[in-house]
Amino acid sequence: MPQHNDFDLIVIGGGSGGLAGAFRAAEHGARVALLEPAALGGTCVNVGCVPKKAMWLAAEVAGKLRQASVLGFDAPDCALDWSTFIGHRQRYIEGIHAAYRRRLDAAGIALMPTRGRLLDARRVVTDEGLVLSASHVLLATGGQPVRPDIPGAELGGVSDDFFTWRDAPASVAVVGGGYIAVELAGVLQALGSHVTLRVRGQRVLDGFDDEIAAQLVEDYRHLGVDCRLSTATTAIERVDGGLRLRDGAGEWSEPVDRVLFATGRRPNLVGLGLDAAGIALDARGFVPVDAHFRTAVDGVYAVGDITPAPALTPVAIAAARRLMDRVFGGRERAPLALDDVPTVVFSHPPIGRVGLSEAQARARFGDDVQVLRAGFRPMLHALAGSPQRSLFKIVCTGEARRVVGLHLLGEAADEMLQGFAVAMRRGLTLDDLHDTIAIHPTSAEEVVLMR
Ligand SMILES: Cc1cc2nc3c(=O)[nH]c(=O)nc-3n(C[C@H](O)[C@H](O)[C@H](O)COP(=O)(O)OP(=O)(O)OC[C@H]3O[C@@H](n4cnc5c(N)ncnc54)[C@H](O)[C@@H]3O)c2cc1C
Ligand SMILES: NC(=O)c1ccc[n+]([C@@H]2O[C@H](COP(=O)([O-])OP(=O)(O)OC[C@H]3O[C@@H](n4cnc5c(N)ncnc54)[C@H](O)[C@@H]3O)[C@@H](O)[C@H]2O)c1
Repeated sequence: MPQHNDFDLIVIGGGSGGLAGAFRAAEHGARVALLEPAALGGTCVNVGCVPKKAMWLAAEVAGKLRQASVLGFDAPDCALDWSTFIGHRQRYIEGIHAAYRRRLDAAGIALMPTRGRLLDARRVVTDEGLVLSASHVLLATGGQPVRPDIPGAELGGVSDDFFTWRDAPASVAVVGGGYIAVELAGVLQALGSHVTLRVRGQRVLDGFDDEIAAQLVEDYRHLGVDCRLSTATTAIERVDGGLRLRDGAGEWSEPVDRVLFATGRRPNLVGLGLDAAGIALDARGFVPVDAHFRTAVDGVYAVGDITPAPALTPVAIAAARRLMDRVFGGRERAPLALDDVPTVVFSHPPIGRVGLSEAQARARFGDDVQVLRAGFRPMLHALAGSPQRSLFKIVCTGEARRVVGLHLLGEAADEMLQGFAVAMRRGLTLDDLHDTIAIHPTSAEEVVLMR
């Protein structure tokens, strides 16, 4: 087999984590090979954060247009021309691809459009049979959506399919209750579909604050989403008029035009040669790593959605950069703090969350927990007579009333959260918030005015 031994680092996977690791290692002078058989940017750029956010923005515009006519604007009832919008969306994504290619060239990183498989801890073979060797290997192969194992599952699509859709179906059943289910249900409803959200459990967004999750369901119902909680989906079949879904009690739904599964994701590890390198998976099927994202095998590292860390792009990027600073930059950096990762659900309205939910705080600190909440109608919704409500919550603990959780459901929560997340990392207390002068009239002022 042909051999190529000129690299310090081989990166397998050119998504969020792999690209960040390759660029940072090259900045430190490492000779880097990056293997990516598909589009640069991985899930986030091609079938995740970026096209999702574009659709969310379109949905926000649709919501504003609806409010505009209520408020007295001569705004006609206009539907989105998906082809035009998708043209803009994909052009934006192509711009990101081009920027990555330019940066890879400039950094002298060898991009190989192929899959990689570990032969051992130092050698990787490509689909074409070229063997590469390096003293370090970074695994960053991400994940893919899973369909549940039920009869008729092949009749439904997954999030990757959603990004190929060219119109809004008249009716759609979204199965799942996590980030993707909630986000895509909101987008489709705003863009004109009649959406049924079928959630197996009693609530949406496990791990988020209970009251915030309940308020979102209420807001979604006002928008017209038919939220069915405690509704398992056990089969799908094609009938006259579309697809129907069976629940746990054996009842069939009314037919819908399309079904979208948002029932979780699984790491891309098949055919990666982990056995050959001596890497075993954990009980949930992830690659186990230590606090510095080192696997059990010296010189082999893993970041992103193949690890148990939160499956978020900034987490994959931060992990990869820190790792490369240690390995090639000689910089001893503290482990990545994964307790207070800020995150936003791009629902309508969005949810921002950093730190512990009320239930998590009570489980950790017992009675020593204080909760403040503000429920209100944002001004634009009040003016337009819309019943949509915002809910903000602060969770604090201890004599100093340190803020350990901040939960924002409402307009602009997505843009509000980042600054508060910085303050929380610096030990924000309730007194700090109360000492800060409010910005009036905004929704954000509710955070410093909460008593
Ligand atoms: C619909 C959706 C919306 C999302 N929205 C957000 C959001 O708003 N904010 C957020 O922070 N996160 C979001 N995420 C999560 C985010 O996209 C992921 O956490 C992130 O992309 C993970 O990065 P990664 O580097 O682990 O993997 P990926 O970005 O998935 O990249 C992995 C790459 O590895 C390649 N690959 C696989 N096997 C091989 C192999 N054997 N050899 C070579 N290459 C290989 C793949 O082709 C892929 O390009 C979203 C995800 C989805 C699905
Ligand atoms: N805004 C963001 O940052 C963002 C957006 C999308 C995704 N993500 C990341 O991607 C990850 C994956 O998202 P996801 O929504 O696919 O997964 P998830 O784990 O968040 O949610 C999966 C949902 O599917 C349900 N489910 C699983 N099997 C089912 C079945 N057989 N029938 C019915 N329901 C079933 C689960 O109960 C859960 O509600 C997220 O956890 C998140 O880390 C982030």
